[in-house]
Amino acid sequence: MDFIRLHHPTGKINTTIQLASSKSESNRSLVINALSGGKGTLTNLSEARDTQTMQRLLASNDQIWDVLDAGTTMRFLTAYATITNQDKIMTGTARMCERPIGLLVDALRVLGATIDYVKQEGYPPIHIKGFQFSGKSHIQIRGDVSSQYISALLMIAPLLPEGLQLELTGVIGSRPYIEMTLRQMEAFGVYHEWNGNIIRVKPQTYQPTSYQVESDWSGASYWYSIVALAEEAEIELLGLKENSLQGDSRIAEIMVPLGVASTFTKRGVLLKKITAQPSIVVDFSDCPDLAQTVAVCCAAKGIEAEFTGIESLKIKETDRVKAVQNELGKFNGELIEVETNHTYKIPKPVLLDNHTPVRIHTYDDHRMAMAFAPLALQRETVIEHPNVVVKSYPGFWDDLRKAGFVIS
Ligand SMILES: O=C(O)C1=C[C@@H](OP(=O)(O)O)[C@@H](O)[C@H](O)C1
Ligand SMILES: C=C(OP(=O)(O)O)C(=O)O
Repeated sequence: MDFIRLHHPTGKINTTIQLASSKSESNRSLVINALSGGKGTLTNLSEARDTQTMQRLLASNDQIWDVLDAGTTMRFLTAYATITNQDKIMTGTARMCERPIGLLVDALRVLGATIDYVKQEGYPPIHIKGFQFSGKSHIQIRGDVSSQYISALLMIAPLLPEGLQLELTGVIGSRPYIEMTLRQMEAFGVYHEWNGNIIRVKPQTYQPTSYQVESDWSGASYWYSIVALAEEAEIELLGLKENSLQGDSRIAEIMVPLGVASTFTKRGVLLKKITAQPSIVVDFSDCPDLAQTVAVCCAAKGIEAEFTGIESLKIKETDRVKAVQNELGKFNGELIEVETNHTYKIPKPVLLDNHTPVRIHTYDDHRMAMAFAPLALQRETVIEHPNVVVKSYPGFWDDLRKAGFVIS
């Protein structure tokens, strides 16, 4: 389907949503379970394409592993294929082949991997030819490009003959994702020490475990934006926990000044409208996947914003900074880079009147489609290539229909 048209006839929403499950937790549990011998029981696994791809490839004997556009699948399986000493060609979509992997390849080579670049140095496709332990167990890796390299190395660390001392250098971005990895490793009986900038994992054996994946806080963010933009709203999101492994649970706190209060219930979280503030300041270093949601919500509500920590957005499914800048512009919103200090500002916009529809291009990025969908509470919104949502939240449009959005 090339595009869909969305609007909400009343702007009033009262519903309960069984939220999709987390692809980040799912993909870690699949890799760790495979490293534990595959005998654990994983429940509530995500139906996201990224997770289906992970499952399909873990079960595949093909030499070519095509991860499509799944970053975690590319990075985690690169480490997995290395430690299991497989001969694999890792590839993906054209965009995946523009997303860097050099830091992970360098680290695996120090440990003893033989990996060649098939086309361009530093980028997929890569050819993993095998692994022979080099005798080194202390490696350094920059923390400011992608935490997925660090998670990938940590998950294989207990299987290395001498374990791993991973020294993180510079600024650490997406840190909660590293913590999520370590906590999921603990759930499978593998322990670590994290002192200063060094994470140590001794040689250990993963224990087969029953593991239940939580609902997806990144997916929850779109519902927060819906509540913020609706005229009246009360939405219960099922399957979320107050003490979550996911850093994106910070959305509950970020959205308070945008006019959304959260109350944890026995089954999830209840979102209600409260009075919004005129401006907000947010550092997204720990939760980059929330930036698009919050940017669109601020621009649409006319809330001034100052954002930091969004550098990593440039190397995700698309250059998300440029994509958001382009699409906000369609209703007179702006995201302006303040050149000197990596700060971005959303000024108070003079928005187009509500009768003017907008057409949003989605750049093969699920989060562009989902972050802009709540705009349909203000004006008719056309979303191009709506099927992009299958990467993380295949039931997104059905859930929106349940909340009264009319989609044609
Ligand atoms: O480890 C993970 O599950 C993820 C880590 C983050 O990536 P970076 O570490 O590259 O920021 C995040 O953006 C991505 O959606 C999922
Ligand atoms: C960046 C994302 O995913 P990945 O890096 O795993 O492709 C995302 O889901 O927003």
